[in-house]
Amino acid sequence: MTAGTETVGTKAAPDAAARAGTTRGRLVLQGIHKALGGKEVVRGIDLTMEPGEFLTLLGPSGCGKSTTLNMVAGHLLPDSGVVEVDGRDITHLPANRRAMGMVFQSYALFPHMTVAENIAFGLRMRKVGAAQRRRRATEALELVGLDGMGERYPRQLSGGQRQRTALARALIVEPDLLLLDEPFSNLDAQLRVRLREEVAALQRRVGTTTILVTHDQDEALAVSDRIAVMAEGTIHQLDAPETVYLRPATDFVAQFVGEVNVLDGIAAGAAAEGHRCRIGDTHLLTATPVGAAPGDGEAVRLYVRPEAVRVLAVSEGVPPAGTAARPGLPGTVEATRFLGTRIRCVVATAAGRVEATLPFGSEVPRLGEEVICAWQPQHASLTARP
Ligand SMILES: Nc1ncnc2c1ncn2[C@@H]1O[C@H](COP(=O)(O)OP(=O)(O)OP(=O)(O)O)[C@@H](O)[C@H]1O
Repeated sequence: MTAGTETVGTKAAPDAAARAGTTRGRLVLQGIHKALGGKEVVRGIDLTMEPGEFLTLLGPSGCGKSTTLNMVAGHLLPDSGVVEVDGRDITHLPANRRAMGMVFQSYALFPHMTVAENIAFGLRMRKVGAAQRRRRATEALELVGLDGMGERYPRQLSGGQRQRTALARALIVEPDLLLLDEPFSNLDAQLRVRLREEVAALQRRVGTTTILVTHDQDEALAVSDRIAVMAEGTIHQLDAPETVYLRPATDFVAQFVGEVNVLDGIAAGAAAEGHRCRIGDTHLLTATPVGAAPGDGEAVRLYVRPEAVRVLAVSEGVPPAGTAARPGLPGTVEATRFLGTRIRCVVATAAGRVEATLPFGSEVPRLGEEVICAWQPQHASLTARP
């Protein structure tokens, strides 16, 4: 997609601040641009985070996530734009004078220091006395589930324990913002899932405003209050995980966040439950517009996830009396595949193939059966066709 695309859903998560009674760490990024190696890699980022919010920058490698995070941290200076925390412009403030805690993929622990010394490092830099350092390091060790491991060295820890150490080191200074740059990428799949759940729970307990950078959709969906989906230096959509998943705003978001059915049609007016989209002469589908509602007759694109599609027997999909066009999309079952916990069903329709994922235990439609594909309007998004 292009630069200058209107970002959808820019309002902040309403309940994040209330969660832990947090009042610190309101971040505003305004018109941030940055070129590196002669190429503009961040192209106009606008973003507001409420105190206590957990926001994820999600996107493919090279889309500018880490560059954005590094401008928040103060490791990079934007070419233009403003970084503000709690109403204070910190754009030009050096990194060591910002109250940020950062965790990297590579742990970045000091190998010659014990775990407790690593954790207390930020306090030492701030000239906190030895007794208080020891007490707070012990508390931080407990916070991340490493009680009793303070005297070990990083080499004596597992990957997960090292990352917990890095997290404790970031949190001990009670930062305004916690910045996590792909912190789970070096861990094996099982541990990655466990640690991300722990980090999400810990964040909700301590309430530190947090930004996570990741290219992993599942991770973003699992832990975030909101997700900013990025591509080529811009934010394509900024919304709650459910909204990003069920109502993607652009082709890129739809394809990047999971499997999706893409159907092209013509806008046909608002309905009580959503907006109508006409496919051919006879089929009317309903979906929820993302951004401004399209004008009648405008070319539109509808996105619906396979999980949101229901496959109804024709008798179940009978239109209500008096309806001119039929709701739902009729078609013929072309393939069914048993996937263990789910069943995949492929239906050939006038608008192309529609894939549906049916829950385990569903009645499997027969090959060649005439069916109707339907969904709840709030589970499909309607956008202007690019
Ligand atoms: N110091 C640099 N000099 C030149 N180009 C750079 C520099 N650092 C990053 N880039 C380029 O800027 C673009 C954005 O990089 P960035 O690290 O922000 O992406 P990312 O989305 O975090 O990706 P990844 O997940 O791979 O780190 C990439 O094309 C990268 O090659």
